[in-house]
Amino acid sequence: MIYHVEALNVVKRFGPTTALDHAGITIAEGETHALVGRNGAGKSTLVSILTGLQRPDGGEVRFAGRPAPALADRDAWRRRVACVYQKSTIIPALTVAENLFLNRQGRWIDWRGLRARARDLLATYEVDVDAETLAGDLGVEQRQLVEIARALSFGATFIILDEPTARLDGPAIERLFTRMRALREQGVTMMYISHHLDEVYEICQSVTVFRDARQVMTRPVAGLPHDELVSAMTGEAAVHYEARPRTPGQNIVIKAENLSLSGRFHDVGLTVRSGEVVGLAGSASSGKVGLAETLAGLRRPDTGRVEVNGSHPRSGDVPAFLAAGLGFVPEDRHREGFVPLLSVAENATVPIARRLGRFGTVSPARRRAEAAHLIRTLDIKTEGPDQPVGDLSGGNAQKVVFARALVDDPKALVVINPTAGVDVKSKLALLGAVEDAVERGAGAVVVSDELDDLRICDRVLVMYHGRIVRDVPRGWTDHELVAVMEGIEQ
Ligand SMILES: Nc1ncnc2c1ncn2[C@@H]1O[C@H](COP(=O)(O)OP(=O)(O)OP(=O)(O)O)[C@@H](O)[C@H]1O
Repeated sequence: MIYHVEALNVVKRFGPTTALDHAGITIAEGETHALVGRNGAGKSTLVSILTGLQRPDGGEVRFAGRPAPALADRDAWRRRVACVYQKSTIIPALTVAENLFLNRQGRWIDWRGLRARARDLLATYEVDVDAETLAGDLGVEQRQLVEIARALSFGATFIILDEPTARLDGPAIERLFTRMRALREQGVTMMYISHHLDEVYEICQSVTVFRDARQVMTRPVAGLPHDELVSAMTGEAAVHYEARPRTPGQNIVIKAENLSLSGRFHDVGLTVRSGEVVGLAGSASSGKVGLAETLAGLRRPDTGRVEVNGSHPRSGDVPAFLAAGLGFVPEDRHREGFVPLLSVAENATVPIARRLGRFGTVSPARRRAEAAHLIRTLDIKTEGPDQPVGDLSGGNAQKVVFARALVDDPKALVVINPTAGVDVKSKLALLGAVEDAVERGAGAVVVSDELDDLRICDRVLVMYHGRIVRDVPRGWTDHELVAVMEGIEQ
């Protein structure tokens, strides 16, 4: 049988780390094939080899039975494969039309022709986006559609989707799946990377599992028991998270009254007590992320103010909020989360630099010891505290951001999509770490698109069009919460 895509016996090393150890994947023509594995298992490394961005140290890649093009021949790669990454590759300061066609222009740019061709292309792939919009103004969903259209326009019949749903809400995920099914009917072959195994069952026909740099399983999805898939990934029996019972204390650690931010949320009030986890749920346009960012000091509200741990830090001043005792996991770890060139230890211990050493100097030994503790607790896969965070896999970088939020024993925690990009088992470590902090007396706000994350909450505030419409106590079913989130039942 000739496969559409084959990566065979691939070896890839980065210094002392072996990212791929004779691993591979074979994808049949027209199928949607999932690639799953724990954080750091080697998935992104395989993507970089399948897209011709890195040369393997061993093994081979073939498309339709023929050897892959030379690395330097970018056009040949673009005709064979395209990847839609979780992190955008489009240029925000350019329009959609420019993003679609600029690289393909000769020396002279025919602007009018370029816009017309972009409009045609968007129409062909039924992407409802104005070609003259600035790409930076697109939402995640629209941006992904533009990237898929761009990929197809190069003639690629193989598309890699690398965690495409990590930043989409429920209805947007359904729309993406509808589009993927249509592409499959047109004969497009896809590789789908996700930490959401229910999505694998919904959209894929086969699945390959990587564990510790090796390919440990390839099977049809139909008939594969969920527990068997999880144990192939983790090497142990299936894991489940039990939210812990607790009684919130009396101290208010986060308080907001009459908070409004134009276009995001309106006249919101909430209190979070020590020993309490409060969830914020809602669709992408509900205002939940904007509200959480305001509670963490990242945004300045038009009206109202935020009290943290009894003080009123200046709004819009994140360091002042951190100094007041807040720990914060931002939505976009690439922008606000970490400094890639600094080590795991340096990134994780930024908030305690004051405490670790006198006169602003930090003893490297103490920094490393503190970081080593967090690496163990949060199950961060790294060569050690001195490795730059930029070298870690996506999920492990997210855990470093988490470590930084927890390192100074915060009194209040605001975490946005805390488990985005994190594998099934690591999720338990992160949710457990939030519950640990709360048991030590913190109060937490958890914003998430994932219902599983919200299960640790004592109550969930559901937002709809910028307002809190319901305060749902623990014990909800998925169906009940989703109905309120989508405004079906209020
Ligand atoms: N440029 C690099 N330098 C050093 N090590 C690297 C580099 N890129 C990847 N690695 C290492 O290779 C291993 C595999 O990483 P990879 O990003 O492929 O994992 P992944 O399966 O995609 O994980 P995730 O689910 O977290 O995205 C990790 O241990 C990572 O730290």
